[in-house]
Amino acid sequence: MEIDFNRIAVKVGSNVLTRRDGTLDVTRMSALVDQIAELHKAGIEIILVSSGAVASGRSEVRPTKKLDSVDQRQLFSAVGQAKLINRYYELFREHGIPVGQVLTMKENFSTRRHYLNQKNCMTVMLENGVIPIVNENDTISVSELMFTDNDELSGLIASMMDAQALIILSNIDGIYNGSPADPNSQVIREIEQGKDLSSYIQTSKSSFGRGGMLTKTNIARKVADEGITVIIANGKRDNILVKIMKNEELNYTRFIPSPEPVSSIKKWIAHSEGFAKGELHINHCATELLFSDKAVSILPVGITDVIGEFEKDDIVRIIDFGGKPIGVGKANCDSSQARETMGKHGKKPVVHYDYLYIE
Ligand SMILES: Nc1ncnc2c1ncn2[C@@H]1O[C@H](COP(=O)(O)OP(=O)(O)O)[C@@H](O)[C@H]1O
Ligand SMILES: N[C@@H](CCC(=O)OP(=O)(O)O)C(=O)O
Repeated sequence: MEIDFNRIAVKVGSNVLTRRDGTLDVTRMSALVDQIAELHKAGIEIILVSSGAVASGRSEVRPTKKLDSVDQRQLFSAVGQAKLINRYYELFREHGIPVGQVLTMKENFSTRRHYLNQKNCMTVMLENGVIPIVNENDTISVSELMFTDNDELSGLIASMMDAQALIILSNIDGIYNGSPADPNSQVIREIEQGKDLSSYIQTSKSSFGRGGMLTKTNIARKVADEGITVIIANGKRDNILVKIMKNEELNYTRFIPSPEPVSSIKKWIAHSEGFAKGELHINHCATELLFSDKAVSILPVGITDVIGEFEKDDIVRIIDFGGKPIGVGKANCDSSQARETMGKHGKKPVVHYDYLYIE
């Protein structure tokens, strides 16, 4: 087998794992497990991010009264996750491979400490030959606490675990340069950095999916910018994972990764925008410097405004002179100290370069 990667994250979408009637497609699961087992035996460390809890629970219970969408999700995921992980456990056991369940939620990525605890948990699993099977803890993460979908979660996991590749399996061959229903549309095979795909993506999503192709694309770009190869491929195609790893000629979309590796802490910061407690507005000169090749920190002299209340080490959003968010960073002081020194020369950085991620 031609292997370029030692560690990969594989995300399996709800639609890959469920039949049209919403029941769990055990034949498909089994085929995917066989492929993952083959890669595992070839020495590749794999983290599996699997959807399917809600979809597989839906067919198991008949609610006695009409439930709202939150109750439905909680009920179906509680029942469905047990069924899902049980199936995986049995299927991997046939290959002699132990698996472990990791249920997580957005909040668990918000502090560096929680982040590192999770990372440690999965690292120790991989070191012991255990395949982590990750899903969102749908029973308690509701509304604004939720990930957009498991694509977002898989991006965070791939980044956190320093995976070399993230393979997102959906029910479609890749990103088409038009409507996937149009016979003239073709799968875009490679996507370079900075390419705008918005005109290609339809807002439709598959029947059991949550986010759609737009979130998949946004996450894929962000992760690829961190130096991780991202592939969007069809999980319903035979032996797809093994074929991708063998570099076989296939229809799928590959996001070309940035050649410059991003440090572990910067990766965490890059995905932390949603937890930002405040904003640092910077002037024209500071904006230009941030986009130059130089490694620059955010100094008080370049700051024109400090919005919100934050503590030292909180995440803050960086806003350019035109009001556009351009990145995120970890604050080196609290908001009142930042206000005190704002506009002054010769003061310590408010965000040090090592803790700054510019998009
Ligand atoms: N340009 C495009 N290329 C491919 N798929 C697209 C495009 N625009 C919209 N889609 C839709 O995105 C869907 C996949 O996203 P999603 O429903 O979130 O899947 P999953 O559940 O696997 O995460 C496809 O089934 C397709 O209907
Ligand atoms: N955590 C949910 C996943 C929902 C979801 O986002 O699915 P997907 O559209 O496949 O990324 C479940 O297991 O049902």
